[in-house]
Amino acid sequence: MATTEVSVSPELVKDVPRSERVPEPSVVIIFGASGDLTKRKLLPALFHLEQQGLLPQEFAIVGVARRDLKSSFAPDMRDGILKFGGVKEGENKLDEFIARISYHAMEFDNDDGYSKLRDLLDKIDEKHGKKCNRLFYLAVAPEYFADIVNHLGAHSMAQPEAGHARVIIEKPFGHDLESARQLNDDVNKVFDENQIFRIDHYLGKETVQNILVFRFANGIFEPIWNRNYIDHVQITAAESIGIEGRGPFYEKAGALRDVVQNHMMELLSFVAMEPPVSFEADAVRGEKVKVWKAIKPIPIENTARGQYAAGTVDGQQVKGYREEERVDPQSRTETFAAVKLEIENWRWAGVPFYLRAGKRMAKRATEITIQFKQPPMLLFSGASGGPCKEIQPNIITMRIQPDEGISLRFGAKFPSPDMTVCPVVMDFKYAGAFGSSSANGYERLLLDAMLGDATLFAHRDGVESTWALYTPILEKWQKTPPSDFPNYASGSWGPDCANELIGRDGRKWKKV
Ligand SMILES: NC(=O)C1=CN([C@@H]2O[C@H](COP(=O)(O)OP(=O)(O)OC[C@H]3O[C@@H](n4cnc5c(N)ncnc54)[C@H](OP(=O)(O)O)[C@@H]3O)[C@@H](O)[C@H]2O)C=CC1
Ligand SMILES: O=C1O[C@H](COP(=O)(O)O)[C@@H](O)[C@H](O)[C@H]1O
Repeated sequence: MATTEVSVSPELVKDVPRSERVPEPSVVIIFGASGDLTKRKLLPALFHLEQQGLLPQEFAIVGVARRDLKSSFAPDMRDGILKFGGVKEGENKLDEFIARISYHAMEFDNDDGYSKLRDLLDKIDEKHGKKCNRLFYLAVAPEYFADIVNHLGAHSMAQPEAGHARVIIEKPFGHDLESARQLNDDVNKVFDENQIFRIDHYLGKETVQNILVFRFANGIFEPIWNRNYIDHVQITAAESIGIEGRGPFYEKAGALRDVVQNHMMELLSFVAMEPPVSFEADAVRGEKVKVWKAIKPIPIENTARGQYAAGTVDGQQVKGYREEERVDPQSRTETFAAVKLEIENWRWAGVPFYLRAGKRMAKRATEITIQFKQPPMLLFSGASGGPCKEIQPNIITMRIQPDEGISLRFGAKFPSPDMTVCPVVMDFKYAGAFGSSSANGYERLLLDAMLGDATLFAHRDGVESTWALYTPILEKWQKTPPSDFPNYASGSWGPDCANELIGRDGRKWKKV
């Protein structure tokens, strides 16, 4: 298929400052500081903010975890920034940034640990000569969320006399509707809703925010963004990686809880929501919740699940899920999930949304495809043939990652004496147009949380409404364990049942 790339003149974007939003003096306190997330994502993201001059002069990071890491913590984080942050040794500001890091060892249930943490934070304020805002980041297993929040409240760290206290809570936010409600109640007892930042890093991705820009800043797309023109929507979140040593976590989670209930529902809400009156947190979050609440209860036959067997991914032989470390050899946990959703509102009635997510798929690709209805083809009957077998519908594809961009497929006349229509593609690529885009959402979200901007964070209503949709499915899956697991080979596109799910409607998953 012929492709034309859409580009932006480099002069246009060369010296554009990325942002001028610098937070007030702040301390970021990371619980779970010796963990995977902190090293791979959080510290590199904070350093990128430092490099862009987006951190305040008075800024510090306090890592909190169980092990007594003493002086090895800061050097370890330095290694992480070099390894995972795409940063080179000797890069400007690196040592200055590392000097802002300190470490506090404690058990999460130890009162004395919290008293000492408060003393440490007071000392940091003294050093800076002012009360700094405090951002507590809970990068810990979900069972600790409520306990840590309680202790912060009991030790007067939720409401310091001056400066703001805010808390970022990692996903998964609960494991079903009831536990999400309970967690919301627990956290709301200590922090006000405007202090709580429930993070979903997909919302920090440039390409995800660009869905709103694409829809609402361009006059040509929004008028056709509805049931009159759109045939159906597909959202794919395919990962080539497996569970990466996170056996105990994944055994309890599975694909539906891990990515569908949160990341994929966020993507869906941006595709389907009505224009908000502004980009203020309440306006955006309110429109998202309306979409989720308009989704019809999902019948079990509109779902499919799978688990990967051994296979070949990127030329490497990999083991099956049941052979992974710390996974039950008889595990029934799904590593793939697909659903068909129907949004019962004026814009979307009758337009199915098909979602699929899986680990150990043929390649890593998160994409949204909007397939349009075809016009009457009377004029072209018998006109296709030649190099193009049949006339294809228009498709807009939003590539969330990798190779971030957006493409539009349309029909063009194939040069010949006949009226032959061939599909061609106009393609916008972030990398070509703007230089590389920051695909790691944590950078933007950490900055927003320090600024107190909750637009890109989940609200209490939001998490509860997505759990309300998926809890009945999880319960039914639990009651009827799959008899065919593992049912897809690593390196494939998932189980047959997912093809049957979309095939029943006479459609196919789009090749990504
Ligand atoms: N890793 C990832 O890519 C992603 C993770 N998340 C979420 O982020 C959170 C953290 O994940 P991850 O970093 O992978 O987890 P890890 O298991 O790698 O890290 C857990 C951290 O918690 C600390 N810890 C555990 N128990 C205690 C305790 N009783 N007292 C004090 N410290 C304790 C550990 O300290 P010590 O080492 O000293 O034992 C460690 O620092 C989870 O909620 C996860 O779902 C979300 C998206 C992606
Ligand atoms: O939250 C999670 O997300 C990652 C995928 O994130 P991405 O930014 O790499 O797309 C997923 O691998 C992990 O299982 C899940 O917990």
